[in-house]
Amino acid sequence: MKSISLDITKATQFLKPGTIEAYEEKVKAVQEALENGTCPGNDFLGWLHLPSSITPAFLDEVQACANTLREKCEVVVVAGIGGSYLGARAVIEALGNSFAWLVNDKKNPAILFAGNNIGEDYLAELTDYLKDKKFGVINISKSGTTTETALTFRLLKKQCEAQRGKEEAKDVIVAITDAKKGAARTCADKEGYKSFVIPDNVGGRFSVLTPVGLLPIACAGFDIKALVQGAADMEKATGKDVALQENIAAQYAVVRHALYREMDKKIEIIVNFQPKLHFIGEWWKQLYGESEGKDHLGIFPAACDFTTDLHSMGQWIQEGERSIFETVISVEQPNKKMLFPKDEENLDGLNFLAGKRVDEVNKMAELGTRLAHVDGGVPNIRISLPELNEYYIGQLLYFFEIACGISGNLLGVNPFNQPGVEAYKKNMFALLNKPGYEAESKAIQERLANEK
Ligand SMILES: O=P(O)(O)OC[C@H]1O[C@H](O)[C@H](O)[C@@H](O)[C@@H]1O
Repeated sequence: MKSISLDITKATQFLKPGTIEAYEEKVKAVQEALENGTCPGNDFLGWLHLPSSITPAFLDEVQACANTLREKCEVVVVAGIGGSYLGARAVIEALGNSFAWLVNDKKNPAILFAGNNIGEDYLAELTDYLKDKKFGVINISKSGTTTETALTFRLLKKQCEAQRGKEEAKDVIVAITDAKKGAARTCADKEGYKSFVIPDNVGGRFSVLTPVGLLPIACAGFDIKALVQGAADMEKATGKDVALQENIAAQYAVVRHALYREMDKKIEIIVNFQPKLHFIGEWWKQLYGESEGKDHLGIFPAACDFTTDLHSMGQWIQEGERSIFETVISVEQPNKKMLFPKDEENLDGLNFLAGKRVDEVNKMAELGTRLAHVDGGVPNIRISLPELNEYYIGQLLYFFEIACGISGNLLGVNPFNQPGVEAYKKNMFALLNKPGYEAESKAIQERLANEK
């Protein structure tokens, strides 16, 4: 079986010779600390051997639940935010038809995402769309208390029950949450919903290979066994005994760390040349942003879709402040084949492309961009996937997870917490007079009055 591959040569050329090799001992120590559970945040290492520990019976249970939703629903709404949403969306969009919601062939339910914003128009338009649809809901929240998701779920639950009756609604509402804590658990147990547990030791942004990602992905009609197999194979290929020279995840972690530490490259742009990979970039942003952005440290993770954004961000990347490097996710073979036609009149002057595959043009854009950006002082890392399928996406997800664990430890932060996310929530609850926030409400009102 082929594997995803990594090319760091166009990044290491910006570093002093021997820089990567000099990290060998440090990386080994980090790999051991992860394996032995002696690193910071060691109560959140459940993702490390997750792929290899998933049993066929468990995948069958997830698949059976997905099959029920697939049979009974035209639309499945996945309610979740952050780690409870981005992984599923990333995989479903990477593997699905770009126009899935328009060409609904009735073989698969349409998968919609909600609970990831508080847009009133969004929710009004969603609930309006669902009015005459047989829809189900997967309510995903590790804490079970996230406002965006809980607010959306309340609306969807009421609507589903009103449209299908309380009994039938029970068959098409599934909860994925903590085993014991949180409102989502209380509700699921009281209503008798099918539910799955998010293990305590798997943080949200590392949870795509738990039912958080697997159930929606299976609902969309994709092969979760192949996805998990890809991740398990990458787990093996990047394990603690795999030395830096052979370990592509460790190499990625080291090269980005060295660019940050030694070249002051403070921004990493994850780039795709396939619009389907947009949400892989969004998932990656959370993974690296929440893991590394703390203690006033951390590379800022940004994402671009090329060639689209070359026409908007290309100028900045080529000639703006030299604080960036690029990581390109390249797909070697497209799944479909399309040739440019010849045109007798050649009014658009494009006959030089006649007979070529669209992907050939895309690949030349990719190569041309790489050369131009490297010439412009932007180190370039490239991750290649042989093609877009469940197996290679599974590899990619685990590759980024383990690399993130290594990278965060090289940086010296706890990569598995996210204390900073609470600050806005505390203010929002205080402003909304949430019970239990009386003192904060008073303080924030006084502060706002003083600022007037
Ligand atoms: O799964 P939940 O508990 O609803 O959390 C959803 C997301 O929101 C939080 O605020 C965290 O910053 C994320 O790490 C998390 O993935």
